Amino acid sequence: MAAVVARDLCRTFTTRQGALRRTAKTVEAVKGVSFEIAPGELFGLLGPNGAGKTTTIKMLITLLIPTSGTASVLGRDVVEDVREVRRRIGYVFGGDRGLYERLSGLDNLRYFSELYGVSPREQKARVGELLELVGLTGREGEKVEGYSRGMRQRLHIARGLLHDPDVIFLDEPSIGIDPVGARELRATVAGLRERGKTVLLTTHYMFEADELCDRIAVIRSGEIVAEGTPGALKGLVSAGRVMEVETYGVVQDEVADVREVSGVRAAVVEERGPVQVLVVSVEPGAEVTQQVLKCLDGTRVGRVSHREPTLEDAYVELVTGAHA
Ligand SMILES: Nc1ncnc2c1ncn2[C@@H]1O[C@H](COP(=O)(O)OP(=O)(O)OP(=O)(O)O)[C@@H](O)[C@H]1O
Repeated sequence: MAAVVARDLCRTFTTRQGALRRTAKTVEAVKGVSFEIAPGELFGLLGPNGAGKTTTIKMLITLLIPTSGTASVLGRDVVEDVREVRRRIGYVFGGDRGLYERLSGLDNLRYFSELYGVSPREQKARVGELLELVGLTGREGEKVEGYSRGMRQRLHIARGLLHDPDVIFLDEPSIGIDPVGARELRATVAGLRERGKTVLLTTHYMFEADELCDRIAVIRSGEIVAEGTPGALKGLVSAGRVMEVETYGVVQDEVADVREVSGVRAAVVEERGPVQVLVVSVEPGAEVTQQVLKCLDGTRVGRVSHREPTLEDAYVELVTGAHA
């Protein structure tokens, strides 16, 4: 039996706009999302801002009722069997709110253990084990106000695991965390899988998904546009090449022109320190260098290079529509 099943999940929000003449606006946040996660699998939901990742997770953890479609966790329906689903899942949202700043990490975990009904007999061992898992052993006596963002986030993960859930939902856990903190966090997430937990992770960061996930679904505008192992997703673009052009002050019109060049599958601008790098995905065998540079006629251009595609390139192509 799959640990998590989503079938044609849809969720629509209606909001009111305008101060005087209030008009209703409907947003289709999730439009028919389906996937299955096997027990013990680490599944990534990858997508840009506003793609519908959080809305999907909220339906799976019983915080939002789907407009249509069904979902189950460990065989329990998320609408019919709310109590049972909640008992068996843990979830952690990105950001560092929700902890008691004036208390130590240890006291936070003790407090939440009481709240979650962890029996006093089990509490000590469980808390100790979780501190170990999230790499906070030795720091547990310090007040949370002195913790870095990464440490807070790891403490959040420990909090989400206090009741020993089988399935864990992590919504952008590494948001706002520096690279060192993010690496420690990834080690913690990898540790969850080693313990046999089923994990659904959402992230914007491709390398994070690449490193951690067994399978990834890429979500765009409320729909899944691709699903597979990181390797398979890379395979979608691996037949092509990637051209990178350093530019200084490239404008959106020029990028739009580049996208129109025959043989170009996608083009995006990445800020890398003082330079902007125009990253162009090119179809196999296409020769586009001259044409692309022609589009950048009015812009100062630096080094031009070519490289193999990465998962990030696959992702950019998927979310900008080249494979839609
Ligand atoms: N309560 C709400 N009321 C109205 N619109 C909403 C609500 N929650 C989400 N939305 C809209 O639904 C869409 C999907 O949002 P969601 O938060 O699920 O995306 P996301 O992929 O998690 O994005 P992010 O990476 O920014 O967290 C967005 O357009 C968002 O504005």
